[in-house]
Amino acid sequence: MSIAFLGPAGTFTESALRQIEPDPAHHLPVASVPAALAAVRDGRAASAVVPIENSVEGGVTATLDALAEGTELRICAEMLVPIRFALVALRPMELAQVRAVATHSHAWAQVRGWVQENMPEVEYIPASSTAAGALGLLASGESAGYDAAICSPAILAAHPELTVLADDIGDNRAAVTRFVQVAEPGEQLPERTGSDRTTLVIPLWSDRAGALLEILEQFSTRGVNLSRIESRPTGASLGDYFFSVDLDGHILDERVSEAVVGLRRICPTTRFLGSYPRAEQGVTEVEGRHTDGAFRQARDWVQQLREGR
Ligand SMILES: O=C(O)C(=O)C[C@]1(C(=O)O)C=C[C@@H](O)C=C1
Repeated sequence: MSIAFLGPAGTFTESALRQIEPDPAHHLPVASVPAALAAVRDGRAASAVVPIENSVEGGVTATLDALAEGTELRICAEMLVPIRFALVALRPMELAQVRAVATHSHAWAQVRGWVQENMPEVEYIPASSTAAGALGLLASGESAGYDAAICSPAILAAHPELTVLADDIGDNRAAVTRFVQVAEPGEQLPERTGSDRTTLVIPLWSDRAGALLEILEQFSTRGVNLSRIESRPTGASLGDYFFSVDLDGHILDERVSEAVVGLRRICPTTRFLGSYPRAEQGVTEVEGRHTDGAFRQARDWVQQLREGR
C-alpha cells in the first residue's frame, strides 16, 4: 500500500519520503497534512510522511494539532531534510518586476528577511505547499495570480523550464526540517537503538499554579531530557491548552516508562505518539542512577520488602 505525503512531487516532504521509499509508484500525494493523516486513518494509505519541526520556525502546528486529535496514530520513523529555497519564475525577470510570489506559509516565514531586503513591496500568495506554488505557475501561467514561487530547487530536475531568479534565499542557511512517518497503532514498536525519541501529547489537566511544573518533574526526577515542548490551544475555549513534547529515550527504557506512568497518573488523557530512532547520530547519555539496571535494582529491593524479606 502507498505512503501519503504533502504533495505534489517536488515538496520538501517528498524529499523526506524518498529517504524511506524511493519508488514514486508507492507515493500518494495529498493537499494538506490533515489529508495525509486522514488517508492513514481511513485505510487509503499504509502510512504518511509529514513535517513536524523546523529548526527556524519550530513545531509545524498543522501536524501537532492533527496528531493530537482524532483516532490515535503512531510515529514510527523520522527523517531530516536540509532546507534550501529558490525563487523561480516562468521567464527571466528582474526582482523588481515580481509583483506577487506564492509559497507555503512555513517557507515564507523562513525567507522573510531576504524578501524584505530584496523585494519589500512583493505580495505574498499562500500555497498549500512549495511545489504547489511552483506547479501553479506552470499550469496557469500569467493567470496564476502571481509571477514567481519559492520552492525547493529539487523541483527543477522535473521542471527545467522554470527559471531560477535567486537561489539559496533562506534567512538561515543551516535550516533543517524534521519529518515523521506515521501509521496506525498495532504495528510493533520500533526497536530500541540507544538514540531514540518519544513523542507525547499532554493536555493541561488543570490551570492551577504549578501544573506545568508537576508535569516537568515527572521527567526531571527520572533523568529524561525534553528536546521539544510546545503548547497548543485545544480550541475548546480560551486558556485550554495541550503540550506537545519530544523526549530523549524509548518507552522501553525504564526511566521513560516510569516517567510516563507518573504522567498518566496525574494526567489521564496523555497520548503516546510513539518511540522511534532519532535521525541524528549519537547515543543518549544516561546517568548511572537513571539506567535500566538502577531502576530494576531498586524495584527488586522493594519487591523483597513487599514479600516480607
Ligand atoms: O511545502 C513543502 O515543500 C513542504 O514540504 C512543507 C514544509 C513545512 O510544512 O514546513 C516543509 C519544509 C519547509 O520547512 C517548508 C515547508
